[in-house]
Amino acid sequence: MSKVTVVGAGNVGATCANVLAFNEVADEVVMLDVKEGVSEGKALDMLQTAALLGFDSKIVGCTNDYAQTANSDVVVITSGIPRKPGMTREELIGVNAGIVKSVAGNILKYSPNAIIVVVSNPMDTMTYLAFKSLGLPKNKVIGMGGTLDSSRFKCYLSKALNANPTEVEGLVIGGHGDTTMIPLTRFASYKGRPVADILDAETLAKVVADTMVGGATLTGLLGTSAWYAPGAAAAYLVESIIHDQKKVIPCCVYLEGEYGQKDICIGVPVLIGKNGVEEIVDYKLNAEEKALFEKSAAAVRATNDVLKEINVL
Ligand SMILES: NC(=O)C1=CN([C@@H]2O[C@H](COP(=O)(O)OP(=O)(O)OC[C@H]3O[C@@H](n4cnc5c(N)ncnc54)[C@H](O)[C@@H]3O)[C@@H](O)[C@H]2O)C=CC1
Ligand SMILES: O=C([O-])CC(=O)C(=O)O
Repeated sequence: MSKVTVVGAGNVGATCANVLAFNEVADEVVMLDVKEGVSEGKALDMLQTAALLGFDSKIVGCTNDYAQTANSDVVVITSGIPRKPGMTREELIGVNAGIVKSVAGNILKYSPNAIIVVVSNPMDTMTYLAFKSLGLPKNKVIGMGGTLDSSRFKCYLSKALNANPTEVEGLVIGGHGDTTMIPLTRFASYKGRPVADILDAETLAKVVADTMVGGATLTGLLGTSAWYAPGAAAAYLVESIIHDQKKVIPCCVYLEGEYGQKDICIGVPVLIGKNGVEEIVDYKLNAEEKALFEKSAAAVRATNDVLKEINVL
């Protein structure tokens, strides 16, 4: 019996739960929210698609009742406010830090063995907060950002190449911020060919720029931040854990010297399996990529410092 809880049944959480159930990733999917009746309603609505779509995962919704989340294998934290057009993710820290810290503590009481996937923004800092405040081993706390950013990178690459996104490889490391993301163009390929051999430098630079502000672009269009790709990206990560797929996925994890960084959670390529973080994969970065990574880490650290200023860490 596998069980996944999604905390926050808003746009991202409900989409994630829906993808998990539809793909039968877990036997049971629990959604928990503070808004009375919302999780219950969304769970029932999703269950009423089962006969149409043909899945048999159990879906449960509850209002702040952590007992229902007991013994989850994986818990996805999406609770917190999203940004509005013109805002950065970092501006959400004041509200979301308190929410993430209290939710993570409640989760641990009922699911002491769970692997925690943090989605709430600013995600790198919320992952660091969850890791530091829960005291779990570092393989058990994973931030979801690079998974989504890499999918957006592949989307923009596929548009430039006029190709199918599933035939494009590409990964984004670094922080999950408008200026901290690092789409690794040198490692991106289409049908095994480096994309730099196919696209001109100007086109590739635009793909990188569009990827970095991918979330901001959608926030401008939607009036709130995106949810289809974020929810699917979180579910993709959960699937690699639950089904022990051992996919290499860019994720935000605690580093102790890897990629030249210590005491920080930031995006790097990670082998994800039933134990959560099973290996931090060492892509050999060149000098330019290393410099970008250092700059990105410095920016994430500056946001982490705010946790102390606001007394949540
Ligand atoms: N890491 C990533 O790649 C992404 C992160 N996000 C972030 O995910 C978060 C959620 O975004 P949306 O789903 O669009 O927001 P939303 O507003 O649609 O949903 C958030 C939900 O959290 C609930 N909530 C608030 N406090 C709670 C608590 N203490 N316990 C349980 N539930 C609580 C709210 O009632 C609401 O239903 C935001 O912080 C957003 O910035 C969004 C997209 C991608
Ligand atoms: O843009 C945002 O604020 C939400 C998010 O992290 C994303 O969609 O990448």
